[in-house]
Amino acid sequence: SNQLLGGTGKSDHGAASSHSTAHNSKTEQPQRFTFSPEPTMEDIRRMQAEFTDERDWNQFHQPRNLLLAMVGEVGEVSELFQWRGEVAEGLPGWTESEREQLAHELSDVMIYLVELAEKCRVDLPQAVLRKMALNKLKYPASKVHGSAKKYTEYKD
Ligand SMILES: Nc1ccn([C@H]2C[C@H](O)[C@@H](COP(=O)(O)OP(=O)(O)OP(=O)(O)O)O2)c(=O)n1
Repeated sequence: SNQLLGGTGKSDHGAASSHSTAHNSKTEQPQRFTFSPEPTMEDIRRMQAEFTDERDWNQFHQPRNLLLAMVGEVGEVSELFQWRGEVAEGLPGWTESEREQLAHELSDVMIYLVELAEKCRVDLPQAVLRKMALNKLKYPASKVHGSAKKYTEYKD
């Protein structure tokens, strides 16, 4: 678990402060990475709703269109990884410009996902909690530790 690693007490919100050293020089442990607490999913929903309202774009933002837009943005994320071979955690060797492009494309996916959930009346943060509870039931840590088999392959 990521939370057990590091131990510097410092967190990395992905800002430029961690540019050249993705590892602590003494321990070679991966540096702890966490998100900023804000904006929340509800903040993102509200900001995108304002963006859409101000442009009179709700007429285009039906669920199906938002889904297609989101999948298109997933494709743009894929383009950044295409033909590179395997990419290690932390994206060693990627330029700042490539990292910023990735941040943009992942954000586009997130923005459309949040608006899609809103337009489908899915309370996304609560739905994530419910789904993660189900995942824990389906994949008890004691049973599946270190194995990536799908749940249908376990015969306790
Ligand atoms: N009808 C639209 C068009 C755009 N956006 C917002 C949500 C996305 O965050 C971003 C998507 O903009 P683009 O369609 O211009 O896509 P890109 O920013 O990826 O540009 P490009 O396709 O040129 O890479 O803008 C939106 O909400 N509704």
